[in-house]
Amino acid sequence: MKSVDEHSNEEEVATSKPSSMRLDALEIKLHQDYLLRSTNLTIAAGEITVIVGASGAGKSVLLQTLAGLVSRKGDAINWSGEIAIGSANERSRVGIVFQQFALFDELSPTENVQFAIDHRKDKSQAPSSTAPEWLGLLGIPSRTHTSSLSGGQKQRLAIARTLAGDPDVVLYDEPSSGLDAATGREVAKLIRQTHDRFGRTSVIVTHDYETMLDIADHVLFLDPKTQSLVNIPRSEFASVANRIVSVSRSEGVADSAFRATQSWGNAIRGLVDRFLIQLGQVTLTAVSLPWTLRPTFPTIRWALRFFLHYLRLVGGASAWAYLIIAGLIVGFTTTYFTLRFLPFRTYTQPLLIDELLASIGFALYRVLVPVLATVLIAARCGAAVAADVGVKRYGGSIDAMKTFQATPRSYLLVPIAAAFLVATPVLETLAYVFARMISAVTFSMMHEEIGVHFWRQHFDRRVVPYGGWIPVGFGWVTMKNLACGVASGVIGYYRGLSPKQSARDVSDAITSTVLWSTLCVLVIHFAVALFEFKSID
Ligand SMILES: Nc1ncnc2c1ncn2[C@@H]1O[C@H](COP(=O)(O)OP(=O)(O)OP(=O)(O)O)[C@@H](O)[C@H]1O
Repeated sequence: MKSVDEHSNEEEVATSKPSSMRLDALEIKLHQDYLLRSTNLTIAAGEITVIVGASGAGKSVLLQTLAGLVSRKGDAINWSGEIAIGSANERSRVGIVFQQFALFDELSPTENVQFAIDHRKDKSQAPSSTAPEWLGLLGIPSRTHTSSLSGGQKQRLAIARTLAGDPDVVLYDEPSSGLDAATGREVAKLIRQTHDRFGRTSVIVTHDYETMLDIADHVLFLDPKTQSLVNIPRSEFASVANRIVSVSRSEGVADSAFRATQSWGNAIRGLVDRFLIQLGQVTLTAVSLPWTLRPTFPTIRWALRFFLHYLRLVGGASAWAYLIIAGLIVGFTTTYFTLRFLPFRTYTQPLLIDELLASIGFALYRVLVPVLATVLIAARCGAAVAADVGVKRYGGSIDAMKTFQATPRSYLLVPIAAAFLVATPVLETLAYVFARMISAVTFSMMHEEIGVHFWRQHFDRRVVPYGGWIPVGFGWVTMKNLACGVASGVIGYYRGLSPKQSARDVSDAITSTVLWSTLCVLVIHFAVALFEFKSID
């Protein structure tokens, strides 16, 4: 396939008729401050509109609102009015090339584009190009890992991925930010070339007006004084530089919001509110899980891809090492210290040893290993999930998924819950197998004269009586494992998914996941124990 540069000299090969974007009474507020007052305008179909404005004017918020990524009533930002694309009865799609690219790092460059192709707007139509063709077209290496691509290559991949999703409108967020002047001009040229080749409606927000004005068909100035989008005619493009003055946004709002959190009463109320909201979210998720679990993946391949990613994260090699060591510690300590510190050992041991072994076997199987294993899984695996989802949230990949109509619940929460459902019982069983093994070894070393056969006969007596196969209480143990695993996954997911403004927010999400998920696991064990052991003599 020819590169975009070669195509630029040929006739246009736009695949479908471009759509305009209409803003009706669009109004955006940051707390009580207007970023944009009631705005009615149409963004021209098939042309490049550049929205310029000073740093802090609200360009990125506007772009995210146009992309459908901002809820109407958010904590800080809310908006009203309508954003319409094309004719009213058409299904429309907005693609966005994010400032930080928001690529899916765990996928290869080819898979990044394949994801977009598989989630393209109209799946009844054959895709215009294959993933390798897209990479060839934009000059992106296919064998380099996505996270190892250069800044320019990531930018190209982000553009290829957005276009491969077949959007009606392509939004570019500060495409030249962080690039030197020459590379910025190259990016601008690339946008113009891909725009001419694919004929979409393009909107670029930037404060780098010098680079982007060259490729603009229209320029809108986001005026922070009037909070409106002012159309700048071509003859006045040169005046843009004079209009851009840095915005110092209403400190009053930020300050009062900040001060509000400083009084103890408000801080405690805020904490309780947050706790209740999170509790509500977790409960709602648990109740709606069967509905969420319905398959929404376009192909089984993506369901498997995400499931395997989380299965590796939750049940990977380091988790095995953790659980094996935990099993060895708890198996050894319960066996050795119970027998070693028996009061009047010489007299009592011959009388009690068989009962003691049965109790150790029972306690390890029904309580000690399940509690220890699920607490460790909650801490290690919950934290791993919170980190994974948190980085996706902070890096913008979750927003990128949403632009392909891939909802985080289906693509992250379901695979996470499934991974915990599979991995928790396996890891807990692993810990139990090693606890059991070390108990046998410890007993044999302490009582060579009695032998391991005696140990086996009594250790399993309360767990698998009468030589049966299924342990008594298997249902309870499995239920506790599954409940603790899913709760840890859900907590990790929600903590990771909460808004992230900085890397510190990601680390806070990891810490709070460890706290909440271990606490939740202990509560589950306590609550289940009230019923589980009611009828045991
Ligand atoms: N999620 C958010 N929560 C609270 N405030 C926000 C949020 N996102 C943006 N803001 C605030 O909204 C204002 C506009 O931010 P925005 O990022 O849109 O500016 P911008 O014009 O894109 O600036 P720049 O060119 O520097 O990126 C800023 O004061 C910013 O602090």
